[in-house]
Amino acid sequence: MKIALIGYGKMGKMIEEIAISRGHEIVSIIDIDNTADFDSDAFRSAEVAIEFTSPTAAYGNYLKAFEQGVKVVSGSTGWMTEHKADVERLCNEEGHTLFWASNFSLGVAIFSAVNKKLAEIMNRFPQYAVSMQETHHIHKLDAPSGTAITLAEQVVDGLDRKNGWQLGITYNANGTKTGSTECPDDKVRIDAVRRGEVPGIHTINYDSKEDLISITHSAHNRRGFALGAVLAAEFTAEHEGLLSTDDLFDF
Ligand SMILES: NC(=O)C1=CN([C@@H]2O[C@H](COP(=O)(O)OP(=O)(O)OC[C@H]3O[C@@H](n4cnc5c(N)ncnc54)[C@H](OP(=O)(O)O)[C@@H]3O)[C@@H](O)[C@H]2O)C=CC1
Ligand SMILES: O=C(O)C1=N[C@H](C(=O)O)C[C@H](O)C1
Repeated sequence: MKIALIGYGKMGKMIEEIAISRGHEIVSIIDIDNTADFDSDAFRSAEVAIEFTSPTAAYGNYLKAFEQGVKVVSGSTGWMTEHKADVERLCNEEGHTLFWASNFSLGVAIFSAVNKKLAEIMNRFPQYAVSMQETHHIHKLDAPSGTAITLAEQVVDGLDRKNGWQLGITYNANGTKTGSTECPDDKVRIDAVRRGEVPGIHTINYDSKEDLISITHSAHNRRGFALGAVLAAEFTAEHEGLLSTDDLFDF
């Protein structure tokens, strides 16, 4: 399959390696210094463009790819609050195709299934207070992580006593602590830690006076994300509309 890459950083390079190893051809690579290449025959020849850039660049890149009639798979995080409604309209009403996931790894898909089930169980046990923590490398631009937001939304959907999430304490790259542990009872608190080169750790805690139940997903490297993005591209070539990992990993 012909694939274009938008964003040639840590993820773009790993996706290139995995896509080639699975027999795909990279027909166009667009990074920050050659964005004019969206308007090229090479880019237009792609069946799917895989986009991993930044919170501020992602939405504009979707529009540029759609303008060229190219489907998009994207893992960029941090743009949803501002542009979710527009993306839903573009895909559900205007015929464009975007496969977006805050986390493409199989491990997080499995972890999400456990998270949803645990949240439902906890409706019967109000003595357990839920909170979350995510830890990522110091280069990460957004907090909380996209994965943490998705996991928190799953908790909110399943657990009747919560109706939203709130960013709690943030430990930034030089160890400075900002934010607060103060959090309304009806919100899930998410703490965010920025440390070294950590690829991504997400923990959900249910704490009571007697014990603590914790579930953690810890990525050892970025290969799981990159493989998931290539699998999503293979799926997207055959499907239309707004797609997600729920469509890909059928739990
Ligand atoms: N969903 C998932 O499974 C995962 C999601 N992510 C998310 O993916 C995104 C990228 O992550 P990562 O690869 O680690 O980040 P990097 O910073 O390593 O790479 C991003 C690349 O995009 C380039 N870029 C920035 N703006 C544009 C633009 N307008 N057009 C084209 N290219 C641009 C950057 O160039 P320059 O460096 O010159 O600015 C850089 O080369 C982040 O939002 C991250 O949160 C990451 C891992 C997994
Ligand atoms: O920026 C990253 O690195 C990651 N971003 C995604 C997120 O915000 O959840 C996925 C993964 O955790 C790595």
